[in-house]
Amino acid sequence: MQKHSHSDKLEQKAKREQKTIVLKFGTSVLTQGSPKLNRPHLLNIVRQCAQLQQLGHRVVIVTSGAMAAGRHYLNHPQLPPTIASKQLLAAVGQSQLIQAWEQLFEIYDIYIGQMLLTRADLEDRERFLNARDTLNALLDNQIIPIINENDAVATAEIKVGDNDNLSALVAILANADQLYLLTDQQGLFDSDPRANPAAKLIVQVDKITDHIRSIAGGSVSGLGTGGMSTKITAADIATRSGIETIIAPGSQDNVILDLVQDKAIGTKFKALLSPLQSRKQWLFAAPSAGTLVIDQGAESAVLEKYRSLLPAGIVQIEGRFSRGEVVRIRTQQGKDIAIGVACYNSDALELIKGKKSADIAVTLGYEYGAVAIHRDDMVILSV
Ligand SMILES: Nc1ncnc2c1ncn2[C@@H]1O[C@H](COP(=O)(O)OP(=O)(O)O)[C@@H](O)[C@H]1O
Ligand SMILES: N[C@@H](CCC(=O)OP(=O)(O)O)C(=O)O
Repeated sequence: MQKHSHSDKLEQKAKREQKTIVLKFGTSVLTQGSPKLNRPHLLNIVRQCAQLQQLGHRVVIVTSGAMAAGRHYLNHPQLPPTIASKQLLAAVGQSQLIQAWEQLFEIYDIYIGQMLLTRADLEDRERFLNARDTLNALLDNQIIPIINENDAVATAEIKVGDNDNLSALVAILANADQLYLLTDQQGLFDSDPRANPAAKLIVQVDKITDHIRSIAGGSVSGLGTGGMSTKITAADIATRSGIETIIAPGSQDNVILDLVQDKAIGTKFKALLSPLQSRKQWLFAAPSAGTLVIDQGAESAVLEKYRSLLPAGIVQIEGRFSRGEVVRIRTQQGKDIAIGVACYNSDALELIKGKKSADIAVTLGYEYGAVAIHRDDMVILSV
């Protein structure tokens, strides 16, 4: 249906050289099984992340541990077993947690940026784009995003609920190549190794079957949320989006540096399709909410140079749509050449069409960046 263009190949090549990696650290790793954050181990992780950045990779951290840190900081208070108590611990602990990351990254002259997300931020298309813009702005400036669920305010309805699933959604947000779920076990075993010392490590999972789901149990340490079971759901979400996922031992020496060199550690879940295929699948499945008619210059920028579509090249807007909805890109001869996600709603595009990107902010009084449709959110239709 769609052609595999030269630009697709260029994009894939660039991706291989510079990976975007989401690293998820469970409470079990960050505390090393103790009741408090283990700063020497955090430093170990930070050293490896600094090295990944030196190698040109884009690093995103999803960190658990806020509740454990809060409980320790408040000296293990007796609290009623309510959601409000957990939120209290998270509110206190998150500040402890982020301070620890900040101080340790400072040793390597690396800035960090905190992002606290909920399911609502990731499911709504507009909020998704806003969160993605922030994440990309941090990464473009070599600032490491440190992400956790916004436990202090999130209610059950809008929560992801566990950081394994959160990290899979973050990996999609970051358009990541790989997701590492770092935990207190070597990987996924054929039964819980805490209960069965003879359990065997599964080195690779090509497809997540009901059998795989059935061998993944919960967390018994009292530290983690979800155990292996949520890691399997996370791997399922990520691999369906073209993101290879590895469950690996977060306390093993140099584990992160070894994983990035593709050493065989832990349990690898192969991506079911390429990120590009996944994006195409998603865009083709989404209903089209409108059409942008573009001029000749924009047509050649989109088709031949695989550039983003700028407002300057838009001559007409058809339909009413919100930021984040999928629209068609049409030539003045009436030919649909691409589809993509609109960065601005139709009313805003009506005002900025034909204008230079530098004029967006003055025209609208705000801006969501220079482009009308980003190339990462666009697929070319076969012509
Ligand atoms: N099949 C399995 N293989 C490995 N670990 C398992 C399995 N089933 C259950 N587990 C449990 O999952 C735990 C890891 O999950 P969890 O405690 O939530 O850690 P984290 O804080 O890293 O998310 C392990 O300590 C282990 O007891
Ligand atoms: N958001 C929570 C962690 C939730 C969670 O999934 O924990 P874990 O299973 O240790 O990764 C916190 O910061 O305490």
